[in-house]
Amino acid sequence: MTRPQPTAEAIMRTGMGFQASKTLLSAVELGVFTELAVRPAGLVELRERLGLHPRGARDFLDALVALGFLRRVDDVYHNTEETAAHLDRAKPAYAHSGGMLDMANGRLYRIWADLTDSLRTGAAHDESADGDLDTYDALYADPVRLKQFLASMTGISHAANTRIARQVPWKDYGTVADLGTAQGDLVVQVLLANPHLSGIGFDLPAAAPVFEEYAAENGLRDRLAFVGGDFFTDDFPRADVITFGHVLHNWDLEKKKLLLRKAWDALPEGGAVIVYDSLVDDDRSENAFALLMSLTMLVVTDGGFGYTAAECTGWMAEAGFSRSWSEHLIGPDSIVIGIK
Ligand SMILES: C[S@@+](CC[C@H](N)C(=O)[O-])C[C@H]1O[C@@H](n2cnc3c(N)ncnc32)[C@H](O)[C@@H]1O
Repeated sequence: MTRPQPTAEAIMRTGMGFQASKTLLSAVELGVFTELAVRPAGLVELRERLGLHPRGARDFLDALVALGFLRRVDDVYHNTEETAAHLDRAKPAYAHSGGMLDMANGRLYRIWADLTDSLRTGAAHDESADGDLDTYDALYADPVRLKQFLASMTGISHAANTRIARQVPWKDYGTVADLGTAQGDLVVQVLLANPHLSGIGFDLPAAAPVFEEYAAENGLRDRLAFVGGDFFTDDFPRADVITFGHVLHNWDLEKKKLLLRKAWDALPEGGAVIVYDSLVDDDRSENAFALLMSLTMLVVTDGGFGYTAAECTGWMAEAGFSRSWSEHLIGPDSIVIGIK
């Protein structure tokens, strides 16, 4: 199928898209939407409440109006319905949208500036680039970045997690272990929707306090436990279902296959491995989000890359899974399920 070619205008819009992106990210960082949720305001009052210099304030706020993220009525700025719901730090949904944008602003935006170099050298430009620590140890060395990163994972995964909690036939299983669980939103949503299940979140030990706080907030302390460890060197916890959410894309081919083999070893006969990621479409031409996510893996990890459902079912077959298939979840995300 031939698709319409981008017009000259569309080429420029994408080429200059970083301006709109950074304007929105700075607005979240400065708390524009949080302040306007407290009280709509005119230019002078809002500028003072946000601590902005007069030179850029008006253009900044009016750019947000022109981009559709604010409304201005009789010289008073207001949130839109959507920005009020998702980008006000006092609202629960902030964790799912604003949290991701905080991480994009604090981390990915700068790392992506070195994309050209990563394309030439194959080397990442994340926190591990200047030292001996690996990506996660370097990222988690700072407690503020640790919490921001783990919470942002909830942001990027929450919609898919709530789908998985309903789409998979959980009634057939009693236990689930989520490997690389971060804050634990996948296993939390699965347990909330399926009261007969108990679960384990497995991640590097540094993630424990953030996971445990989230499990407690969701009233799941009695059915959900954290296990700290390294999934490459430690045994996997035993469970009927083992899940990997946005984990396989972080690693090179050998490590992806190792994780699937270890899942097979830890599962009982009939148990299931569930992998989910933004899967690249089989023709590698449609799912731009997934392909861009794969480039994010280039700039933030040592060997990670995105993959297609066909590649993943092939690795599952190699690991010993007797059958496997993929299902679309929501937006760019799909799951691949393998049965032992
Ligand atoms: C990209 S995040 C995905 C988080 C979550 N599953 C989701 O979908 O939002 C990858 C997770 O794997 C964890 N991780 C990385 N290396 C690990 C290791 N060697 N052992 C255990 N967990 C690890 C990280 O701490 C992080 O929480």
